[in-house]
Amino acid sequence: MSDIITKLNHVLNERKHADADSSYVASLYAAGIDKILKKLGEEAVETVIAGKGGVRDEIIYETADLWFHSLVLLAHNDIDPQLILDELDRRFGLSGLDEKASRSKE
Ligand SMILES: N=c1c2ncn([C@@H]3O[C@H](COP(=O)(O)OP(=O)(O)OP(=O)(O)O)[C@@H](O)[C@H]3O)c2ncn1[C@@H]1O[C@H](COP(=O)(O)O)[C@@H](O)[C@H]1O
Repeated sequence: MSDIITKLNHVLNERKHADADSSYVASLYAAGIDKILKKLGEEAVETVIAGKGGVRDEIIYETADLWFHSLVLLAHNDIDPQLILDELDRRFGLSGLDEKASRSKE
């Protein structure tokens, strides 16, 4: 797993024991799942707007916010980000069109 994802995931798990007044992540956990999902939705929308705008730095910045809040959601659910990388690895080389076609035969 990438070094920064590993380090960040470690901090996100540590923040489960932190004071909400001194940590943004702890404040999200304290506010609960609906707040985490609200932030994730906002960041998704901001990423879409940045994508539409086409400004490279804004796309990078907003995607970082989106990935960060996705990692918060995973940590909140005790899901190791490695499992997402494993899922992408499992899909690697399988065309999305072929995967979709195989689903319609089920
Ligand atoms: N990578 C991040 C990171 N990316 C984005 N953010 C925060 O995510 C929030 C994004 O919300 P918005 O863009 O909507 O900004 P906002 O208007 O301030 O947010 P709201 O008031 O609407 O909640 C901002 O408060 C950002 O500072 C992050 N906060 C923390 N981290 C990492 O998480 C670690 C732990 O953070 P703390 O728990 O705060 O110590 C940090 O050391 C960083 O490594």
